[in-house]
Amino acid sequence: MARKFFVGGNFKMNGTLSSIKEIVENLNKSELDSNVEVVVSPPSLYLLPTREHLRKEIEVAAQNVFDKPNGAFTGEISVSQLKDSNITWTILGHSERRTILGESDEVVSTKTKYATDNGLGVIWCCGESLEEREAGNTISVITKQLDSLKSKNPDWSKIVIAYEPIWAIGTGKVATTQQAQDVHKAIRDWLKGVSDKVSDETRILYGGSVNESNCGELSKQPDIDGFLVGGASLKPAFVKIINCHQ
Ligand SMILES: O=C[C@H](O)COP(=O)(O)O
Repeated sequence: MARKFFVGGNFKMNGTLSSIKEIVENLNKSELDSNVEVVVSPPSLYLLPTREHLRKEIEVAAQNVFDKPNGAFTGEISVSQLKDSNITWTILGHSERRTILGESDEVVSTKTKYATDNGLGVIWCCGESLEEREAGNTISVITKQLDSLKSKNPDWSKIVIAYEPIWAIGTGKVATTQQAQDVHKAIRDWLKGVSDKVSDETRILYGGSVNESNCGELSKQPDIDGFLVGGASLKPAFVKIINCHQ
């Protein structure tokens, strides 16, 4: 089956009301490939204004969500609060939350299970460090992350996987098309262990220094179904990445 190409824009902790308004205006006026599913993820403070002003066919994602319905969890945001603002996706397990904020595989997997069970789409991130790659441990690291997720039996139909080699994030050092395809193929093969349907239907995104120059070649790879874009999603060239498939 043909998997719909998917492009996510992760603004991370960047932007102001005026700069994000500019991004929204640029996306609203641009011609976008209707065969591409687009999701943008501003900082939490700007989720609602982004949702209210952005063209409806582009969905909005949080960059994190908690795994309890409500309560005394200072600083956290719940699935129901996101859905209350028509936020339909969240990013989970981003390497910056795993390494800087100490989110374990268990925490990420529990959050993903809770979010998908409660109707939120999840862009679930995985990836290895440069040391792990140089030690030849890339696949074992990602397999461990995937095994943790599988142990929670999430709703795979609500999950998009983002493979983001940590050494390529924000460095300008994009993975080669072969490096990316090799890992995506390994993830696709691992997904067969869940079911053929999950393997066939789950989109696997590449993230890590994607820009308008390298997205075309990467998008031609059989197991690369889209991108999770950081820095370049803050720039007008983000539209070229969305349309790179054309
Ligand atoms: O979530 C996005 C990834 O961390 C990639 O970020 P980047 O495009 O700035 O390298």
